[in-house]
Amino acid sequence: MVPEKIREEVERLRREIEYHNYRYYVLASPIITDEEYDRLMQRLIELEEKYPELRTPDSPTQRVGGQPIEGFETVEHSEPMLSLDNTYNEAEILNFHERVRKTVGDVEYVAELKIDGVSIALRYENGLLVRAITRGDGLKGDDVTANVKTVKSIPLRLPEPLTIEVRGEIFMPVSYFEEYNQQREEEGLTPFANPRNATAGTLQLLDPAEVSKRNLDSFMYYIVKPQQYGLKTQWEALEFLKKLHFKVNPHSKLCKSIEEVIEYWRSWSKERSKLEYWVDGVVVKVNDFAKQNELGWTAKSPRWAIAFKFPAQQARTKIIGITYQV
Ligand SMILES: CC(C)(CNC(=O)c1ccc(Oc2ccccc2)cc1)c1ccc2c(N)nc(N)nc2n1
Repeated sequence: MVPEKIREEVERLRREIEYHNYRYYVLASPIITDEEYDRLMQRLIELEEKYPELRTPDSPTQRVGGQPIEGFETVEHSEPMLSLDNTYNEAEILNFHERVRKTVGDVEYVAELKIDGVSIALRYENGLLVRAITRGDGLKGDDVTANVKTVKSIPLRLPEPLTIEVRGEIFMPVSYFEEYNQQREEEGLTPFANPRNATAGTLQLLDPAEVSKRNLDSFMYYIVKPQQYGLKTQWEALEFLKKLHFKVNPHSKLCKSIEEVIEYWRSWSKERSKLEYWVDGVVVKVNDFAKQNELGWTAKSPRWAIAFKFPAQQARTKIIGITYQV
């Protein structure tokens, strides 16, 4: 029997730790020291050890990874995870724009960086993360919930008890990718070709405790059936995702014209090596959901979104610390 006082302390600790998690891994602006955070976590681990029945799925102690699992269950998606058609140059993106204009007239676009990671679907029931599913073949994927719970920027509990499904990308930051590949080479293992493969390989591990050490991060960009939450545009959906404490890429841009989209693409094509993660293009989306629905989708991909790829980058060399005075 757990004394009421202890139950209350555990609940308070859980919310406090998740909030500091959010501040540190999503906002990158902690308000307590690492020592204070560790003390809170130690106290919670101690109480969960003493009263195991208090260890719930949303407990932050889950982030260090539970027991290894046998394998991955295949789960059907609530709606398909569509893929994107590709364009590679300005002429092709103008063709996309003409097709859109012919069907729905003038539109605003949202331009989002296309992160070179692994797509993931996250299902929350009453605010608790209950399922994380890989894209798979678009119609069904692997249940990787135990592994995804160790991704620090993904909330185990939402600030509101919502039942919602959100989708986005899980990726490995470049700085950790290089360090991790170095370590693999020292252990005589083959290094990963790119962070996307390293991320995919990590999510397929059967031991969440190992996954927890791989510094995976996330950006969410999609809400299933967004009109259910009164959202009318992609820009509103991104704002709503932030309000729910998800990590949302800070460089997305609301563009009033296709020229603005092209300017955004040109600029990030040059600036992308400054980012903490690999990007392979820009995703251009018609902003208004009613117009998205008018445009519809093919079996494979939406007619209202397209990937505007960057030129394939020469193998990214590690810039050793040489600074040239210019
Ligand atoms: C636009 C969409 C394809 C997501 N949208 C969907 O997957 C999707 C799925 C069913 C939809 O509607 C249907 C509902 C029921 C049946 C069929 C379609 C609509 C959109 C997509 C794909 C990859 C992206 C990526 N790598 N980065 C960013 N930043 N954005 C991305 N956006």
